[in-house]
Amino acid sequence: MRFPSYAFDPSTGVATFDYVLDGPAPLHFTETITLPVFNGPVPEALGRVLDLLHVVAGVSYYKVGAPARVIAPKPVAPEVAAFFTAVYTKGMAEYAYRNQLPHVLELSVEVPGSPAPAPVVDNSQGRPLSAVGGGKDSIVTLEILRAAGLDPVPFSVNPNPVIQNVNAASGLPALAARRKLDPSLFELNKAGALNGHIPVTAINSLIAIATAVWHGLGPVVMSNERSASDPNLIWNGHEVNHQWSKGVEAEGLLRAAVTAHAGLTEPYFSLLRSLSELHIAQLFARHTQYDDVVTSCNKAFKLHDPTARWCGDCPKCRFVYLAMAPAMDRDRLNHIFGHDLFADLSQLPGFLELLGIDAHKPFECVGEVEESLVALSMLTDDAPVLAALREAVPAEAWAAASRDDVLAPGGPTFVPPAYAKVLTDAL
Ligand SMILES: CC(=O)N[C@H]1[C@@H](OP(=O)(O)OP(=O)(O)OC[C@H]2O[C@@H](n3ccc(=O)[nH]c3=O)[C@H](O)[C@@H]2O)O[C@H](CO)[C@@H](O)[C@@H]1O[C@H](C)C(=O)N[C@@H](C)C(=O)N[C@@H](CCC(=O)O)C(=O)O
Ligand SMILES: Nc1ncnc2c1ncn2[C@@H]1O[C@H](COP(=O)(O)OP(=O)(O)OP(=O)(O)O)[C@@H](O)[C@H]1O
Repeated sequence: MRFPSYAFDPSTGVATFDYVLDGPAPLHFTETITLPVFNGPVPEALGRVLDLLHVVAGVSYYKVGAPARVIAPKPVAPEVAAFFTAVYTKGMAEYAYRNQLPHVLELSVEVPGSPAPAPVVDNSQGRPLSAVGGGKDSIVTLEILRAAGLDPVPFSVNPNPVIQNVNAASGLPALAARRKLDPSLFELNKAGALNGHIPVTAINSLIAIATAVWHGLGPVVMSNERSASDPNLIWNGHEVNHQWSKGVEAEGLLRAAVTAHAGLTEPYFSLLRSLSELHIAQLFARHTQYDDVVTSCNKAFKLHDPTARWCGDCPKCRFVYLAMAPAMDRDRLNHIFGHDLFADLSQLPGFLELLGIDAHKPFECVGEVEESLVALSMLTDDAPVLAALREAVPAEAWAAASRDDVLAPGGPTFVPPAYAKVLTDAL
């Protein structure tokens, strides 16, 4: 796979990124990303962030053929080479596992040497750009930053009606970028080309950083939780994590790559990294103004035929319903979801999966088994699904689930000290 060129037009904000999968019949792709235009100078660091985005956004096209070699277009520092390789291997691990392509996990992105170091850009004091995905986590971050007087700028890639409604509920003026995949990708998919999951957070994060750099803003603040770092399963000795690019390893690699290549002193971190999903759900419960709009169900974010809000029948809906349940009364919960999942016994197998009974953690954005067990232990009523779940959970599973462990902040983070204080004050 090669990356022949990219172009950027500051008058329109349009960046076009070209890709080639070589072979007897080479495949050419162009992705178009439109950044919100800033009427001011174009910093050198913006081009450098786009250098990184060019390679990382290539994963959508890599998956059509899983080529054995990926050859990056420009000299980059070792930190950047390590990030590229991790994105194409660990970020593509679910795709490799599902398609049984073990060579993907052994890939090393080839880079043509190392450049001179980038000039240092101290961006640490600027207004934070707060990535908004329409779900509970980014709402919690936005409200923590706002309450601390940090004047966050909400930002989204391809804001759909869910995200637009969340932004409207926040009352804060938001920035938006547009991302358009090469249409031939969908034709190839229809024709049966190799397909699968990609590390979309790495792409959205670099688009967010590019926007922050151009608009003279400070760090990009994400809302990726502690459990995003946990793998779903081990395959051929490799961890397979659906949420890899939301995890703490990816965060550290991305930060190091952006600092090495673009010189930013404080590019990016997740404010909520030390928190469990259960804890974040409790923080979300404080903010009723988003009840009519908040949506975490991934089906609402599909490119084609999205649902309007929660589908009410997927692992993410079940997990978030369970996580929010201890923090609010059932009427409010059912109002948010438009479904009463604890009354519907057809949901039982899906809840058992979340509780670690049968199968591995679903390939979805769901928390740890321990979080689901603790949430269940905090619910005392006898709704049909809850009663059935209590019966099914073995005694040793209850014993292993610690409410204190789940609700105490912990684990490695990259949150800078000033923001760590803001988080602590909010808990
Ligand atoms: C919305 C969703 O969950 N989509 C996943 C789903 O794709 P599906 O075919 O059902 O619908 P579309 O998302 O509309 O995709 C159509 C095709 O386009 C490909 N594609 C999409 C976006 C992109 O950036 N590049 C692409 O190549 C896609 O592969 C389809 O062929 O199933 C796919 C296969 O498993 C997933 O890859 C789709 O996931 C999206 C990329 C997506 O945005 N998913 C996030 C909601 C998501 O899973 N986030 C994770 C974090 C993952 C990470 O490491 O960053 C999470 O929240 O846990
Ligand atoms: N379209 C998007 N544009 C910008 N950032 C996004 C977008 N979608 C997700 N993100 C960010 O990526 C991270 C992971 O997304 P995720 O969907 O888990 O978060 P969320 O929508 O805030 O909450 P939830 O887990 O409840 O869905 C979050 O920091 C979120 O803000």
